[in-house]
Amino acid sequence: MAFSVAVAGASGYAGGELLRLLAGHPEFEVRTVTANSNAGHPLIDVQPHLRSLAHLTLVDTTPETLSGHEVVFLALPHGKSGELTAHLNADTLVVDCGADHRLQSEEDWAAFYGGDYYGAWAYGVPELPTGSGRLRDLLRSARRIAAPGCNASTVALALAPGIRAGVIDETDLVAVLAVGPSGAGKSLKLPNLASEILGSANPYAVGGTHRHIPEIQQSLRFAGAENPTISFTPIIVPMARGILSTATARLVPGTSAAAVRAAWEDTYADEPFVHVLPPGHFPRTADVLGANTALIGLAVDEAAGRVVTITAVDNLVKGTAGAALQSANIALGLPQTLGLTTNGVAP
Ligand SMILES: NC(=O)C1=CN([C@@H]2O[C@H](COP(=O)(O)OP(=O)(O)OC[C@H]3O[C@@H](n4cnc5c(N)ncnc54)[C@H](OP(=O)(O)O)[C@@H]3O)[C@@H](O)[C@H]2O)C=CC1
Ligand SMILES: CC(=O)N[C@@H](CCC(=O)OP(=O)(O)O)C(=O)O
Repeated sequence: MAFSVAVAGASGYAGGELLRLLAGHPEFEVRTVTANSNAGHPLIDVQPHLRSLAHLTLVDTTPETLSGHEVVFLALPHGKSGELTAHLNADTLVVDCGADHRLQSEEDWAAFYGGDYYGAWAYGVPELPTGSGRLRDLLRSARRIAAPGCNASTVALALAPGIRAGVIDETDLVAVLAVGPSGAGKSLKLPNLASEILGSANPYAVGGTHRHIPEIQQSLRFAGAENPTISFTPIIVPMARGILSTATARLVPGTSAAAVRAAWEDTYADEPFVHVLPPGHFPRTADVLGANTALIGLAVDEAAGRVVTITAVDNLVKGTAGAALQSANIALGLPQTLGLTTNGVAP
Protein backbone atom coordinates (compact mmCIF):
# COMPACT_ATOMS: atom_id res chain seq x y z
CA MET A 1 0.00 0.00 0.00
CA ALA A 2 1.22 3.46 -0.90
CA PHE A 3 2.20 5.98 1.80
CA SER A 4 -0.51 8.61 2.33
CA VAL A 5 0.83 12.11 1.70
CA ALA A 6 -0.15 15.70 2.42
CA VAL A 7 1.50 18.66 0.68
CA ALA A 8 1.25 22.07 2.35
CA GLY A 9 1.82 25.12 0.18
CA ALA A 10 0.54 23.13 -2.81
CA SER A 11 -0.44 26.26 -4.73
CA GLY A 12 3.16 27.56 -4.83
CA TYR A 13 6.13 26.77 -7.05
CA ALA A 14 7.85 24.34 -4.69
CA GLY A 15 4.55 22.68 -3.73
CA GLY A 16 3.60 22.36 -7.40
CA GLU A 17 6.91 20.72 -8.23
CA LEU A 18 6.57 18.33 -5.30
CA LEU A 19 3.15 17.33 -6.60
CA ARG A 20 4.46 16.82 -10.15
CA LEU A 21 7.11 14.44 -8.81
CA LEU A 22 4.80 12.73 -6.30
CA ALA A 23 2.23 12.09 -9.04
CA GLY A 24 4.80 9.89 -10.79
CA HIS A 25 6.02 8.12 -7.65
CA PRO A 26 4.80 4.54 -7.25
CA GLU A 27 4.85 4.47 -3.43
CA PHE A 28 3.16 7.78 -2.59
CA GLU A 29 -0.49 8.75 -2.83
CA VAL A 30 -1.29 12.45 -2.41
CA ARG A 31 -4.47 12.69 -0.36
CA THR A 32 -4.40 16.30 0.91
CA VAL A 33 -3.19 19.57 -0.61
CA THR A 34 -3.23 22.78 1.39
CA ALA A 35 -2.82 26.49 0.67
CA ASN A 36 -3.55 29.91 2.16
CA SER A 37 -5.31 32.46 -0.08
CA ASN A 38 -6.08 29.72 -2.63
CA ALA A 39 -7.77 27.37 -0.12
CA GLY A 40 -11.18 26.28 -1.42
CA HIS A 41 -10.10 26.23 -5.08
CA PRO A 42 -9.67 23.05 -7.12
CA LEU A 43 -5.94 22.33 -7.38
CA ILE A 44 -6.26 22.15 -11.17
CA ASP A 45 -7.39 25.79 -11.30
CA VAL A 46 -4.17 26.91 -9.62
CA GLN A 47 -1.76 24.31 -11.03
CA PRO A 48 -3.27 23.56 -14.47
CA HIS A 49 -0.24 21.48 -15.50
CA LEU A 50 -1.01 18.82 -12.84
CA ARG A 51 -3.69 16.96 -14.81
CA SER A 52 -3.55 13.67 -12.92
CA LEU A 53 -4.31 15.42 -9.61
CA ALA A 54 -7.48 17.15 -10.86
CA HIS A 55 -9.56 15.37 -8.21
CA LEU A 56 -7.89 17.32 -5.37
CA THR A 57 -9.16 20.57 -3.78
CA LEU A 58 -6.94 22.95 -1.82
CA VAL A 59 -7.81 23.21 1.87
CA ASP A 60 -6.53 25.43 4.67
CA THR A 61 -3.09 24.73 6.14
CA THR A 62 -3.77 23.61 9.72
CA PRO A 63 -2.54 20.85 12.05
CA GLU A 64 -5.93 19.17 11.52
CA THR A 65 -5.75 19.06 7.71
CA LEU A 66 -2.16 17.80 7.81
CA SER A 67 -2.70 15.16 10.51
CA GLY A 68 -3.43 11.53 9.72
CA HIS A 69 -0.92 11.20 6.87
CA GLU A 70 2.23 9.11 6.90
CA VAL A 71 4.26 11.75 5.06
CA VAL A 72 3.85 15.55 5.10
CA PHE A 73 5.76 17.86 2.76
CA LEU A 74 5.78 21.53 3.76
CA ALA A 75 6.41 24.19 1.09
CA LEU A 76 5.44 27.25 3.10
CA PRO A 77 6.98 30.68 3.60
CA HIS A 78 9.83 30.83 6.12
CA GLY A 79 8.64 30.88 9.72
CA LYS A 80 5.40 28.99 9.04
CA SER A 81 6.41 25.38 9.59
CA GLY A 82 7.95 25.44 13.07
CA GLU A 83 4.77 25.84 15.05
CA LEU A 84 2.71 23.72 12.67
CA THR A 85 5.02 20.73 12.97
CA ALA A 86 4.91 20.75 16.75
CA HIS A 87 1.31 19.50 16.39
CA LEU A 88 2.15 16.58 14.09
CA ASN A 89 2.70 13.04 15.30
CA ALA A 90 6.36 12.19 15.97
CA ASP A 91 6.02 9.11 13.72
CA THR A 92 4.94 11.17 10.74
CA LEU A 93 7.73 11.85 8.24
CA VAL A 94 7.81 15.64 7.83
CA VAL A 95 9.97 17.18 5.10
CA ASP A 96 10.19 20.97 5.22
CA CYS A 97 11.22 22.85 2.08
CA GLY A 98 11.48 26.12 4.01
CA ALA A 99 14.47 27.33 5.98
CA ASP A 100 12.95 26.94 9.47
CA HIS A 101 14.90 23.82 10.39
CA ARG A 102 18.07 24.07 8.32
CA LEU A 103 20.46 25.94 10.59
CA GLN A 104 22.11 24.35 13.62
CA SER A 105 23.21 27.74 14.93
CA GLU A 106 20.51 29.78 16.65
CA GLU A 107 22.83 32.76 16.33
CA ASP A 108 22.89 32.40 12.54
CA TRP A 109 19.11 31.99 12.52
CA ALA A 110 18.69 35.22 14.45
CA ALA A 111 21.17 37.09 12.25
CA PHE A 112 19.80 35.98 8.86
CA TYR A 113 16.09 35.18 9.51
CA GLY A 114 14.89 36.21 12.95
CA GLY A 115 11.74 35.13 14.77
CA ASP A 116 11.26 31.97 16.82
CA TYR A 117 13.93 29.31 16.39
CA TYR A 118 12.66 25.72 16.27
CA GLY A 119 15.95 23.83 15.98
CA ALA A 120 17.70 21.98 13.16
CA TRP A 121 16.55 18.78 11.48
CA ALA A 122 18.46 16.26 9.38
CA TYR A 123 19.62 18.20 6.30
CA GLY A 124 18.34 16.90 2.99
CA VAL A 125 21.39 16.85 0.74
CA PRO A 126 22.20 13.13 0.88
CA GLU A 127 25.40 13.34 -1.16
CA LEU A 128 27.21 15.86 1.02
CA PRO A 129 30.31 14.28 2.54
CA THR A 130 30.80 14.21 6.30
CA GLY A 131 33.87 13.19 8.27
CA SER A 132 32.74 9.57 8.41
CA GLY A 133 30.35 9.19 5.48
CA ARG A 134 27.50 11.13 3.93
CA LEU A 135 24.57 13.15 5.20
CA ARG A 136 22.53 10.28 3.75
CA ASP A 137 23.44 8.25 6.84
CA LEU A 138 21.58 10.73 9.07
CA LEU A 139 18.50 10.66 6.83
CA ARG A 140 17.94 6.92 7.20
CA SER A 141 14.99 6.54 9.57
CA ALA A 142 14.83 10.33 10.23
CA ARG A 143 11.28 11.57 10.78
CA ARG A 144 12.07 15.28 10.42
CA ILE A 145 14.02 16.51 7.39
CA ALA A 146 14.97 20.03 6.27
CA ALA A 147 15.23 20.25 2.48
CA PRO A 148 17.98 22.65 1.40
CA GLY A 149 18.00 26.15 0.01
CA CYS A 150 18.57 25.80 -3.73
CA ASN A 151 21.55 28.15 -3.97
CA ALA A 152 23.07 26.79 -0.78
CA SER A 153 22.99 23.14 -1.82
CA THR A 154 24.33 23.95 -5.30
CA VAL A 155 27.38 25.78 -3.93
CA ALA A 156 27.95 23.25 -1.14
CA LEU A 157 27.92 20.33 -3.58
CA ALA A 158 30.33 22.22 -5.82
CA LEU A 159 32.94 22.98 -3.15
CA ALA A 160 32.60 20.15 -0.62
CA PRO A 161 34.94 17.74 -2.49
CA GLY A 162 37.81 20.23 -2.29
CA ILE A 163 37.25 20.71 1.44
CA ARG A 164 36.95 16.97 2.01
CA ALA A 165 40.23 16.30 0.21
CA GLY A 166 42.02 19.27 1.79
CA VAL A 167 43.02 20.72 -1.59
CA ILE A 168 41.35 24.14 -1.31
CA ASP A 169 41.73 27.05 1.10
CA GLU A 170 38.46 27.29 3.09
CA THR A 171 39.08 30.99 3.74
CA ASP A 172 39.18 31.94 0.06
CA LEU A 173 35.91 30.79 -1.55
CA VAL A 174 33.94 32.85 -4.07
CA ALA A 175 30.56 31.98 -5.64
CA VAL A 176 28.62 33.95 -8.22
CA LEU A 177 25.32 32.46 -9.35
CA ALA A 178 22.95 33.10 -12.24
CA VAL A 179 19.51 32.16 -10.91
CA GLY A 180 15.97 32.03 -12.29
CA PRO A 181 13.23 34.08 -10.61
CA SER A 182 11.14 31.00 -9.69
CA GLY A 183 13.55 30.64 -6.77
CA ALA A 184 11.83 33.61 -5.20
CA GLY A 185 8.39 31.96 -5.16
CA LYS A 186 5.15 32.64 -6.95
CA SER A 187 3.98 35.66 -5.04
CA LEU A 188 4.74 38.69 -7.19
CA LYS A 189 7.69 40.67 -5.95
CA LEU A 190 8.49 43.81 -7.90
CA PRO A 191 12.14 42.98 -8.66
CA ASN A 192 11.03 39.66 -10.15
CA LEU A 193 8.30 40.93 -12.47
CA ALA A 194 8.86 39.96 -16.10
CA SER A 195 9.06 43.63 -17.04
CA GLU A 196 11.95 44.05 -14.61
CA ILE A 197 13.98 40.98 -15.53
CA LEU A 198 13.43 40.33 -19.24
CA GLY A 199 16.54 41.42 -21.09
CA SER A 200 18.38 42.15 -17.85
CA ALA A 201 20.62 40.47 -15.27
CA ASN A 202 19.88 41.81 -11.77
CA PRO A 203 22.16 41.25 -8.77
CA TYR A 204 20.63 41.03 -5.28
CA ALA A 205 21.72 40.36 -1.69
CA VAL A 206 25.20 41.66 -2.54
CA GLY A 207 27.93 42.00 0.07
CA GLY A 208 27.57 38.99 2.35
CA THR A 209 23.90 39.49 3.19
CA HIS A 210 22.25 36.47 1.55
CA ARG A 211 20.48 34.02 3.92
CA HIS A 212 22.17 31.04 2.30
CA ILE A 213 25.67 32.01 3.43
CA PRO A 214 25.42 30.38 6.88
CA GLU A 215 23.77 27.33 5.26
CA ILE A 216 26.72 26.92 2.87
CA GLN A 217 29.20 27.35 5.73
CA GLN A 218 27.36 24.70 7.75
CA SER A 219 27.51 22.25 4.83
CA LEU A 220 31.21 22.85 4.33
CA ARG A 221 31.75 22.21 8.04
CA PHE A 222 30.00 18.83 7.58
CA ALA A 223 32.61 18.17 4.86
CA GLY A 224 35.50 18.99 7.22
CA ALA A 225 35.99 22.77 7.12
CA GLU A 226 36.61 24.56 10.42
CA ASN A 227 35.66 28.16 9.80
CA PRO A 228 34.92 28.61 6.09
CA THR A 229 34.35 32.03 4.60
CA ILE A 230 32.65 32.59 1.29
CA SER A 231 31.84 35.60 -0.83
CA PHE A 232 28.42 34.81 -2.33
CA THR A 233 26.61 36.86 -4.99
CA PRO A 234 23.40 35.81 -6.77
CA ILE A 235 22.18 37.40 -10.00
CA ILE A 236 18.64 36.94 -11.32
CA VAL A 237 18.65 36.23 -15.06
CA PRO A 238 15.75 35.78 -17.48
CA MET A 239 15.16 32.01 -17.30
CA ALA A 240 12.16 30.59 -15.46
CA ARG A 241 14.13 27.91 -13.61
CA GLY A 242 17.70 26.99 -13.04
CA ILE A 243 20.90 27.90 -11.26
CA LEU A 244 24.32 28.17 -12.86
CA SER A 245 26.87 28.53 -10.09
CA THR A 246 30.47 29.56 -10.68
CA ALA A 247 32.24 28.72 -7.44
CA THR A 248 36.00 29.10 -7.23
CA ALA A 249 38.55 28.47 -4.49
CA ARG A 250 42.25 29.09 -3.97
CA LEU A 251 44.18 25.84 -4.33
CA VAL A 252 46.46 24.68 -1.57
CA PRO A 253 49.96 25.33 -3.04
CA GLY A 254 51.45 22.32 -4.75
CA THR A 255 48.12 20.68 -5.57
CA SER A 256 48.19 19.11 -9.03
CA ALA A 257 45.32 19.33 -11.50
CA ALA A 258 45.10 15.54 -11.34
CA ALA A 259 44.63 15.64 -7.56
CA VAL A 260 41.87 18.19 -7.95
CA ARG A 261 40.01 16.09 -10.48
CA ALA A 262 40.44 12.98 -8.35
CA ALA A 263 38.98 14.79 -5.31
CA TRP A 264 35.78 15.71 -7.14
CA GLU A 265 35.39 12.45 -9.05
CA ASP A 266 36.03 10.28 -5.98
CA THR A 267 33.52 12.22 -3.90
CA TYR A 268 30.64 11.67 -6.31
CA ALA A 269 31.67 8.42 -8.05
CA ASP A 270 28.77 6.45 -6.57
CA GLU A 271 26.16 9.20 -6.61
CA PRO A 272 23.31 8.81 -9.10
CA PHE A 273 22.33 12.48 -9.00
CA VAL A 274 25.65 14.37 -8.85
CA HIS A 275 27.76 14.02 -11.99
CA VAL A 276 31.25 15.40 -12.46
CA LEU A 277 31.67 16.07 -16.19
CA PRO A 278 34.78 15.05 -18.15
CA PRO A 279 37.65 17.55 -18.56
CA GLY A 280 36.72 20.42 -20.85
CA HIS A 281 32.97 19.93 -20.39
CA PHE A 282 30.79 22.41 -18.53
CA PRO A 283 27.04 22.18 -17.86
CA ARG A 284 24.25 24.49 -18.96
CA THR A 285 21.05 25.00 -16.99
CA ALA A 286 19.19 23.60 -20.01
CA ASP A 287 20.77 20.20 -19.29
CA VAL A 288 19.11 19.80 -15.89
CA LEU A 289 15.61 21.26 -16.32
CA GLY A 290 13.11 18.90 -14.71
CA ALA A 291 15.92 16.56 -13.60
CA ASN A 292 17.16 15.78 -10.11
CA THR A 293 20.77 16.15 -11.18
CA ALA A 294 23.56 18.49 -10.21
CA LEU A 295 26.10 18.62 -13.05
CA ILE A 296 29.56 19.85 -12.13
CA GLY A 297 32.23 20.99 -14.59
CA LEU A 298 35.73 21.49 -13.25
CA ALA A 299 38.87 23.33 -14.33
CA VAL A 300 42.12 24.43 -12.74
CA ASP A 301 43.12 28.02 -13.49
CA GLU A 302 46.86 27.58 -13.07
CA ALA A 303 47.73 31.30 -13.44
CA ALA A 304 45.23 32.31 -10.76
CA GLY A 305 45.98 29.31 -8.54
CA ARG A 306 42.28 28.51 -8.31
CA VAL A 307 39.91 25.67 -8.97
CA VAL A 308 36.86 26.77 -10.96
CA THR A 309 33.61 24.81 -10.65
CA ILE A 310 30.56 25.38 -12.82
CA THR A 311 27.44 23.69 -11.47
CA ALA A 312 23.96 23.50 -12.98
CA VAL A 313 20.87 22.61 -10.96
CA ASP A 314 17.13 22.99 -11.45
CA ASN A 315 16.25 25.05 -8.38
CA LEU A 316 12.82 23.47 -8.14
CA VAL A 317 14.02 19.86 -8.53
CA LYS A 318 17.48 19.05 -7.11
CA GLY A 319 17.33 22.45 -5.40
CA THR A 320 14.05 21.76 -3.57
CA ALA A 321 11.34 19.25 -4.42
CA GLY A 322 13.64 16.58 -5.83
CA ALA A 323 15.94 16.85 -2.81
CA ALA A 324 12.88 16.59 -0.56
CA LEU A 325 11.62 13.48 -2.35
CA GLN A 326 15.06 11.83 -2.53
CA SER A 327 15.48 12.42 1.21
CA ALA A 328 12.00 11.05 1.93
CA ASN A 329 12.82 7.92 -0.09
CA ILE A 330 15.93 7.39 2.03
CA ALA A 331 14.08 7.98 5.31
CA LEU A 332 11.40 5.46 4.36
CA GLY A 333 13.88 2.80 3.23
CA LEU A 334 12.90 3.11 -0.44
CA PRO A 335 15.44 3.30 -3.30
CA GLN A 336 16.64 6.92 -3.26
CA THR A 337 16.05 7.28 -7.00
CA LEU A 338 12.37 6.27 -6.93
CA GLY A 339 10.15 8.81 -8.70
CA LEU A 340 13.15 10.91 -9.78
CA THR A 341 14.94 11.22 -13.11
CA THR A 342 18.39 12.22 -14.26
CA ASN A 343 17.00 13.22 -17.66
CA GLY A 344 16.18 16.83 -18.34
CA VAL A 345 13.77 18.46 -20.78
CA ALA A 346 15.27 19.76 -24.02
CA PRO A 347 15.28 22.13 -25.81
N1 LIG B 1 11.17 28.28 -5.24
C1 LIG B 1 12.32 27.67 -4.97
O1 LIG B 1 13.17 27.45 -5.89
C2 LIG B 1 12.63 27.20 -3.60
C3 LIG B 1 11.76 27.36 -2.55
N2 LIG B 1 12.10 26.89 -1.31
C4 LIG B 1 11.23 27.13 -0.17
O2 LIG B 1 9.96 26.50 -0.33
C5 LIG B 1 8.97 27.27 0.35
C6 LIG B 1 7.87 27.64 -0.65
O3 LIG B 1 8.45 28.45 -1.65
P1 LIG B 1 7.76 28.74 -3.04
O4 LIG B 1 6.94 27.59 -3.48
O5 LIG B 1 8.84 29.21 -3.93
O6 LIG B 1 6.79 29.95 -2.66
P2 LIG B 1 5.40 30.38 -3.33
O7 LIG B 1 5.22 31.81 -3.01
O8 LIG B 1 5.40 29.98 -4.75
O9 LIG B 1 4.31 29.51 -2.54
C7 LIG B 1 4.03 29.74 -1.19
C8 LIG B 1 2.98 28.75 -0.70
O10 LIG B 1 2.73 28.98 0.69
C9 LIG B 1 1.37 29.33 0.89
N3 LIG B 1 1.28 30.35 1.94
C10 LIG B 1 1.55 31.68 1.82
N4 LIG B 1 1.37 32.31 3.01
C11 LIG B 1 0.95 31.35 3.87
C12 LIG B 1 0.57 31.36 5.24
N5 LIG B 1 0.59 32.49 5.94
N6 LIG B 1 0.21 30.19 5.81
C13 LIG B 1 0.18 29.05 5.10
N7 LIG B 1 0.51 28.99 3.80
C14 LIG B 1 0.90 30.11 3.20
C15 LIG B 1 0.88 29.83 -0.44
O11 LIG B 1 -0.53 29.65 -0.49
P3 LIG B 1 -1.51 30.60 -1.38
O12 LIG B 1 -1.03 30.46 -2.79
O13 LIG B 1 -2.83 29.99 -1.20
O14 LIG B 1 -1.39 31.97 -0.84
C16 LIG B 1 1.64 28.92 -1.39
O15 LIG B 1 1.02 27.66 -1.47
C17 LIG B 1 9.68 28.51 0.92
O16 LIG B 1 10.04 28.30 2.26
C18 LIG B 1 10.89 28.60 0.02
O17 LIG B 1 11.91 29.32 0.60
C19 LIG B 1 13.27 26.24 -1.09
C20 LIG B 1 14.17 26.06 -2.10
C21 LIG B 1 13.95 26.58 -3.42
C1 LIG C 1 15.68 34.24 -7.14
C2 LIG C 1 15.60 34.08 -5.64
O1 LIG C 1 15.17 34.97 -4.94
N1 LIG C 1 16.00 32.91 -5.16
C3 LIG C 1 15.94 32.62 -3.77
C4 LIG C 1 16.19 31.15 -3.56
C5 LIG C 1 15.44 30.72 -2.37
C6 LIG C 1 15.62 29.32 -1.93
O2 LIG C 1 16.45 28.52 -2.27
O3 LIG C 1 14.83 28.94 -1.03
P1 LIG C 1 14.77 29.37 0.47
O4 LIG C 1 14.19 30.76 0.44
O5 LIG C 1 13.90 28.35 1.03
O6 LIG C 1 16.09 29.35 1.11
C7 LIG C 1 16.94 33.42 -2.98
O7 LIG C 1 18.02 33.71 -3.47
O8 LIG C 1 16.65 33.71 -1.79
